[in-house]
Amino acid sequence: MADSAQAQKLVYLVTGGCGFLGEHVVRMLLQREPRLGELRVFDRHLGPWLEELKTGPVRVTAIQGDVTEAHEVAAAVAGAHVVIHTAGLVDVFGRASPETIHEVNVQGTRNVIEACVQTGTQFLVYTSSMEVVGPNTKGHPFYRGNEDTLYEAVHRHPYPCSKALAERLVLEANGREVHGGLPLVTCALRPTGIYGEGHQIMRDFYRQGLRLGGWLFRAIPASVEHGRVYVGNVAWMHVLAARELERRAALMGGQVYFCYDGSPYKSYEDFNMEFLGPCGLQLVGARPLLPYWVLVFLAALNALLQWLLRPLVLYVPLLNPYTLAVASTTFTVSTDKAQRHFGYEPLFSWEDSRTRTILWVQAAGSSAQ
Ligand SMILES: NC(=O)C1=CN([C@@H]2O[C@H](COP(=O)(O)OP(=O)(O)OC[C@H]3O[C@@H](n4cnc5c(N)ncnc54)[C@H](O)[C@@H]3O)[C@@H](O)[C@H]2O)C=CC1
Ligand SMILES: C[C@@H](CO)CCC[C@@H](C)[C@H]1CC[C@H]2[C@@H]3[C@H](O)CC4=CC(=O)CC[C@]4(C)[C@H]3CC[C@]12C
Repeated sequence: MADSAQAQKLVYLVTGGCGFLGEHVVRMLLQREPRLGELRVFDRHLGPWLEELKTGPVRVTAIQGDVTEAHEVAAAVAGAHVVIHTAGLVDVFGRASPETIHEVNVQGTRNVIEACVQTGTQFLVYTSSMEVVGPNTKGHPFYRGNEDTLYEAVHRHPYPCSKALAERLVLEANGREVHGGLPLVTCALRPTGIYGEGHQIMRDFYRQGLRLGGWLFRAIPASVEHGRVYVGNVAWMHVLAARELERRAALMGGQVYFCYDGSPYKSYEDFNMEFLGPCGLQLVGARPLLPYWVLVFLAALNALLQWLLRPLVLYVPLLNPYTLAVASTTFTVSTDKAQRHFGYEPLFSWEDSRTRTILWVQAAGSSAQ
């Protein structure tokens, strides 16, 4: 990626490139990265939609692989200029064991870093999460905070623990010498709750509302703000960060950036209604219909049932003590660090993000995807 080789075409690798965010990153790279020569899409489960991308001018290589397998990762990374590591096990519902979550999110990330070092890949962008910071186990609010806001980040749940460990590995790897003698340059992006086309929980809420005759019932007070960011803007931020890492290595290397855009600050449920409302659903109640202690009880009961039933069947309700804590603790960001460091501006306005999401919910809710 030297200046003398302006016309050089670059090889990008996106791990988890067939996931919700990963697909948007892949499509964004193809649309907005003029230096892209080859795009490698690495995922445990490859999506059929990749086929249509193979007919374009950029070489798209689909690689079925597992980030926990070091040799598979090394083979995929070899010869790549930039890695965007977005693969991860996103499980806050108790589907996977804590060991599996750790293996994929922490060991998988370690494998990606080691592969960069061994093969001489110099630029690594990691998809971290707001969960690395909070909400913490004490339920402290994080109100319009930024990357420098002091906050007691204490976790017990395997998902945030794994993301925090993985993020640390990525940041500590900044400056390590890669094969060929150059320094590795890394940064971590921390999205808040991502929404947009492909957001399965949103689709599930829509279908649930349809089953209940068009009604959803408020469980969380409207005053609890939950940070949200549009998937297209998160993808754009990844593409921009990856592009600028070389030019601004000294500034960006080893840094974390919250992902943000113009999405309004609202409670989790009120925010979802921005999309579900125009699709015909209504949120019942200006206040939660059940007292908070009942939700705490139900969440604990769900956790107990999950544990008791585990030998027989996997019981994975949406509500558990962890998801209740996240949904009912204010966590919002207000920052311009990505703008200052690498010129990020959201590509999609709130109006665009909202319209695109509504159209997707309408289509996804009525089809069997
Ligand atoms: N969904 C959200 O609201 C947020 C997500 N994130 C992070 O963004 C990243 C992407 O998340 P989503 O797109 O929402 O999840 P997702 O589950 O849709 O995508 C993850 C992708 O990683 C792949 N993957 C999982 N285990 C793998 C393995 N062992 N080897 C190779 N590929 C594997 C999956 O097949 C999937 O395609 C994750 O790292 C997650 O922690 C961060 C903040 C918020
Ligand atoms: C109490 C229920 C009443 O309607 C609502 C339960 C909603 C929860 C399932 C979600 C509320 C907040 C979500 C999380 C948040 O957006 C932050 C996240 C970041 C990540 O990195 C992964 C996903 C998630 C943990 C996200 C998961 C779903 C919620 C807990």
